[in-house]
Amino acid sequence: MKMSGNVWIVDDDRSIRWVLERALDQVGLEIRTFESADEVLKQLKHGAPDAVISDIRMPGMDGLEMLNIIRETHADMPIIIMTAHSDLDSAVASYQGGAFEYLPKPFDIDEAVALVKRAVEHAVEQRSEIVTDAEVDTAEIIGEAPAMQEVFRAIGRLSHSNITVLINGESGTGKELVAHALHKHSPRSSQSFIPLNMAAIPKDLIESELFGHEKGAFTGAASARRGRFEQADGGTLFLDEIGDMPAETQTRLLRVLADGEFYRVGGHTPVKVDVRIIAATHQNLEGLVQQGRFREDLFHRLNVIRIHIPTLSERREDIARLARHFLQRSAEELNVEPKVLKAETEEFMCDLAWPGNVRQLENTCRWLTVMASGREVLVSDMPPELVEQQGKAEVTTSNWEHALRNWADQQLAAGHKSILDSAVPSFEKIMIETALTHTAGRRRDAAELLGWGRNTLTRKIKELNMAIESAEDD
Ligand SMILES: Nc1ncnc2c1ncn2[C@@H]1O[C@H](COP(=O)(O)OP(=O)(O)OP(=O)(O)O)[C@@H](O)[C@H]1O
Repeated sequence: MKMSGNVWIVDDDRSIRWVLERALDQVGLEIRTFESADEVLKQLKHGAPDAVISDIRMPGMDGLEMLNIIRETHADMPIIIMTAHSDLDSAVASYQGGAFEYLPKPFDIDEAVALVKRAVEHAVEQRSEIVTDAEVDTAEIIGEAPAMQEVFRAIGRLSHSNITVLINGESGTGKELVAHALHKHSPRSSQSFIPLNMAAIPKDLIESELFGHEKGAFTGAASARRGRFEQADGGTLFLDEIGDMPAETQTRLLRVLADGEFYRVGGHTPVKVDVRIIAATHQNLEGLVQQGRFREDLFHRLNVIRIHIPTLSERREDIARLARHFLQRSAEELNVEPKVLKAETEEFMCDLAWPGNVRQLENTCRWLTVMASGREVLVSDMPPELVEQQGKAEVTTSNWEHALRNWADQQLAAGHKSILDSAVPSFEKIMIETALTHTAGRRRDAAELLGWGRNTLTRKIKELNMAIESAEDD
């Protein structure tokens, strides 16, 4: 659909200007292009466009600086910030500067066009929006991978709203961290963020935990207690593992969300609260609804905006940075010098499956900080279960070759000589033991698996002093 409006494109990269200009021209917009922020500011004195789409990093004045200057005179003008520099801070900073959207480079041209169209369409509405001064301190969320950029974009987009959000993602992917960031960048940032994990509380205590109780409401309730809802009043309540919420609590929660008030357990006076709900789950809530285990009406109330957090294996680009970050943090916690990953170790880590996601990576880095012998972390320093897990998941030849190379490196660095004397027997032992495991101890079959004759295998077992009994049918 064609539309009308004026849009300025600001980028020092000629090809980007060209691509955008062509695409936006096709939808009917009137376009002007600029190579630098200074040119834009000059032109602005003669009239303003409906929207600006600008790069951040440009020679001379950068995009964010320009944004700040434009804001002084054109507070309501929507601006789209494009940047390859992809951390959350710049996304949010651009919002707090009054920007309309954040577009990480490289971008999809259709997506860019859709954004610009929306900016122009909403230019008028946008004028009435006042962006709050939320605290910018989310450098802790690491994510350069495109899958994480989506998440950051959502955080930025929601930064002036109090809307209910449902976060989906496997355990350890960072759901709580994202929930916290949503809170920190919301108009409620100065109020409390109260997290509560449904899976971690005994079922019969969930209601009193959420809604509080009056004195004597049940055995053990020696005094009245405020629940999490009251603690979160004015702020955000983060309900983690919402899929584990018992049916009765779901019903109560639904009522609170509808009425904005509830009764403490054993209480008779309604308590009014203003709480933003952010819920999270690693489960498929639609599936739970279909199985009758989660109330459909509650699901719809929570599922207003959904943010999906990718698994760590869906953002392998981030593994090395995350690992460096966690090694640094563990070192600070333990007051030791930070460990450094050797290139092979980093590569090895990037290839792992990480079923426990970021939390598993974090724990591994803590383990390495304590356990790795040298300052440089070798593949052989990795926790054995990870090496094994890798073995089971997808043993690529390169992994054990990496490990072997590191081992040899370490041995030689330690001044050992004739290292094949110990390496070759170890190698053969491992091959023999594994083959025998596969054949339930039958040597004839194991020899075949190894590509040796039966006698060679017997001789090797003897030479290597391996304590292996012959299976009965051998
Ligand atoms: N992108 C990230 N950058 C830095 N640290 C991260 C990132 N994602 C997760 N972490 C860290 O990993 C750990 C696990 O994250 P978090 O507790 O938010 O995961 P979760 O998805 O809520 O897990 P669960 O579902 O098991 O409760 C935390 O210590 C968190 O600080």
